[in-house]
Amino acid sequence: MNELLTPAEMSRADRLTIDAGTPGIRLMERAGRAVADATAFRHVLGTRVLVLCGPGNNGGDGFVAARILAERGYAVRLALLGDRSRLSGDAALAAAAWRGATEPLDGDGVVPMLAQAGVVVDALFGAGLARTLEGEARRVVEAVDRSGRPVVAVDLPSGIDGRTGAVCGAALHAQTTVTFFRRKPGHLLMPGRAHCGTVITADIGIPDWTLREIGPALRQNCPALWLDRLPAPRLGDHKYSRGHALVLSGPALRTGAARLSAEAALRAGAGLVTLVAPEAAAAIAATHLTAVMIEAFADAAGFAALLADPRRNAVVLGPAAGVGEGTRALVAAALAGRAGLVLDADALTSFADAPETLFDRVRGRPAPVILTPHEGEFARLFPDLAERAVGDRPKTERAVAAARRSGAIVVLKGTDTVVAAPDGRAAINDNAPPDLATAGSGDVLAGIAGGLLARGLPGYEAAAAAVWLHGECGRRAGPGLIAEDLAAELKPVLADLYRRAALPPAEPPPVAIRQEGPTLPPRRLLVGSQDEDEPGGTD
Ligand SMILES: NC(=O)C1=CN([C@@H]2O[C@H](COP(=O)(O)OP(=O)(O)OC[C@H]3O[C@@H](n4cnc5c(N)ncnc54)[C@H](O)[C@@H]3O)[C@@H](O)[C@H]2O)[C@@H](O)CC1
Ligand SMILES: [K+]
Repeated sequence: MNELLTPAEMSRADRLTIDAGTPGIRLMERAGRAVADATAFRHVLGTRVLVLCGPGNNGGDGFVAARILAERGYAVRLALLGDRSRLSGDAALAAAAWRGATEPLDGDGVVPMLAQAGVVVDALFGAGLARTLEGEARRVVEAVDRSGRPVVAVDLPSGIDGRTGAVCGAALHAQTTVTFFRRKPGHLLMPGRAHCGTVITADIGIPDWTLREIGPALRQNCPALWLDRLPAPRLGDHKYSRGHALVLSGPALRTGAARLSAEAALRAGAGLVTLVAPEAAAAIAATHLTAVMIEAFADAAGFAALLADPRRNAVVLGPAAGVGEGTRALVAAALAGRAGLVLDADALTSFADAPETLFDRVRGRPAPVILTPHEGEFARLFPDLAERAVGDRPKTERAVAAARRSGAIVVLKGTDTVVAAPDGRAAINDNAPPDLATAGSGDVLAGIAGGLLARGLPGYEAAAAAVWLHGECGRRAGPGLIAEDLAAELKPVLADLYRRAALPPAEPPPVAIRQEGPTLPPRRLLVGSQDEDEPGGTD
């Protein structure tokens, strides 16, 4: 269920289902019913409903939802953008089955309609949004947003690009978004995610086999992607069998970042963690660390000697390491060895002038390398793929292009962190609370990734698991958290995961609608029922 479908892939899923014998109007009927259910769940009978329909099939879903809500006794007003005679296909069938008035929709006329409405169903544009909103369409969207009325969005909040999450000129903010079959990248990527509210994914009868035909590359980051690679500690394990991570410390007054990483690596399950530090820094770190060991080195050759033991199978470099030739030499020494690497912060910025010299050493290396840049560091290594350089190219594509170029797993951090592999796999993370935007948070993430590499996870799985665990730790630590709080939260988070992994696979839920997000209590949504009447029935 963690596949994400671009609008083009979703349209293919629709087409495959229709070609296999399910009429399009039946899919639309179920889609509209799911929207009606979600609206009725939140808004009691007596609430005045304003349904705003666009010229395509998103509008068709709106006509169905309007009809079903009216049948249930809601006072429903419906307004259509554009000429009714230009509706075609399933949308025309759905419109023909709507018995109420169809009012014209424009930026001025919608204002008094909004004043009377208790809830707005946004069926203006969904997967078919093809260009920047202008003219009346834009004025309507802006008027709805200004009104502050609660919005139930059909498929996507109008104005959000389902592939990229971008705002196309203007976009609504929904309280609830009802999408179909699988979520779209635009529900998870920013700023789209901030426009969606609670996302409900409704089953409209598209079979799972369509996914095999489509082969979507994008996933939501969740334990199903990597949990089988992260087994609970077993009887007979000893500390050496759980791996040994090394974490490079910065100079004497900058040891904190590496200490955060080292403790996180240990909590993530590495059997041993050693902080490796210049002499003066080692003495300072020693006053803070207990379970984490410490070793000092004098220069790059001394550092390389510390890596020679093959049991030292993971290295974290970068947090507060310092930018320049010294760090470059240490990174080169680590890349020459056989351990898995996490390169973060200063280890990335140190290669800003010559990123190819880094990538040349990464490509073809048998052990994994994980790069963990935020957008600023990413722009230094991949200036042509930076956010401001690429127009509407989504974060997922930028991260995959960077992974292919560098040969590394790329963790492009942010509210919507993307983990990408050189083979094209990519996952979008959506469990990180904004509280994680705090000093040292990235050091903890790098440490978790290093700890998981030490445990033997492959690079992509280690990176994706680290990002998800980091997010969960942030959620548990809650508002007011500081980076020091995070690693200890790995204990309950891992305990939950191991418990979950030990359980037999869950039965499918008894309802046909799944919801993501915090606001609605589970299980009370109405089921997309089997007795759809099909207006203008084509079968
Ligand atoms: N059989 C299907 O394909 C199904 C489709 N479904 C619904 O259909 C939607 C997709 O339908 P469509 O492909 O018709 O696309 P939409 O209905 O999202 O939008 C397409 C229409 O909007 C116009 N348009 C696009 N961008 C515009 C802009 N910036 N300004 C003004 N007009 C613009 C296009 O010219 C076209 O008329 C989904 O989001 C979903 O809600 C669901 O009913 C499930 C089944
Ligand atoms: K919409």
